[in-house]
Amino acid sequence: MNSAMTLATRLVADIGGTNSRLALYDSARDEFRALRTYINRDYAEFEDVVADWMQRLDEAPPAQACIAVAAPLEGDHITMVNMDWSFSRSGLAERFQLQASGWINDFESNAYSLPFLGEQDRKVIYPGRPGACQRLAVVGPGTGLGGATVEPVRGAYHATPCEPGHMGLSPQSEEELALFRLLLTRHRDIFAELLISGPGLQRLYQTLAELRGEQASASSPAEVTRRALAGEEALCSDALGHFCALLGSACGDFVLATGSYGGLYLAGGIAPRIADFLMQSRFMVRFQQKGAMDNHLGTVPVLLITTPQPGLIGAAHAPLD
Ligand SMILES: Nc1ncnc2c1ncn2[C@@H]1O[C@H](COP(=O)(O)OP(=O)(O)OP(=O)(O)O)[C@@H](O)[C@H]1O
Repeated sequence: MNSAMTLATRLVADIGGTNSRLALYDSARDEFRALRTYINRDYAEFEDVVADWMQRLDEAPPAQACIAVAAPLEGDHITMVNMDWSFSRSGLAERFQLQASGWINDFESNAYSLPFLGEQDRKVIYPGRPGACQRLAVVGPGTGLGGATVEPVRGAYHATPCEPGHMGLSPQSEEELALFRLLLTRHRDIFAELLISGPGLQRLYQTLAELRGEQASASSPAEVTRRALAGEEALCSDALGHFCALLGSACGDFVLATGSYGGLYLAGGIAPRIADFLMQSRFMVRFQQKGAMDNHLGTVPVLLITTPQPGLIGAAHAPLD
């Protein structure tokens, strides 16, 4: 081992579809240092990002790394979904002299962060009455709808990546039924992220406009949200209302299907931006409205992750290979 390297620190990275964030996690001090955010398209390869980060580091390079990546993790070779990057895990470890490394997907890293979030990192939407179950779930609408669970197993946390975005979705009101009927003329089936994601919010808004015979002039999900929060356009408020209601239903189903009665956390870029609206919406009603399981779901705490870098917190605490 290179004597200048240290095992007390770990490179933690979160590679998203647009940005990558890299930092040094110091386990002895429970502290993050040297946090840098990179715009992916400015670099030809992920290795160039790591090289730049290492070069700017003004202390001994870490001998360990945990990297969260929004891409399928099968085999040594990783190919990013919406961009030109591909790299080999072993090649990266060799080039940067990493003695141990861990690779997790972006929602696994969110899940690994949950037991370590402080009060300042999250907002309680519903306190619940937590019982003995220690399994926690995270669901996050963003470009898609990701999710994972985490639980203690023989003294260490273990996360399981899941695919809530591809769960089915069912309507619960007359207007939702009409929306679904219209959507089924264009889509083979209605799965959660078709409607519960950034593009999903836009789709809900446009379909609602069509259903009501109105003009849809908001051209992005962020604009739908902006107009809804400002109370500028009823169509936007109603689309966002449907979005929150459907998110509540999907989260309730996810908790039931995974047995994550210890708590449900909302992650991703959209939820913190609509926090107040979400709390006034039918989100919680729909989360708990599950027939014979109503009372049981009433015990499950629901929280919103507000810290901007849960992925790095998760990568700091995830086990290495
Ligand atoms: N204020 C907003 N309201 C609703 N949707 C938004 C808002 N801002 C961005 N979006 C949409 O959210 C989606 C991006 O989600 P998010 O910010 O969670 O990023 P991601 O691509 O999923 O993750 P990463 O940043 O790690 O690459 C896009 O579809 C975008 O149009």
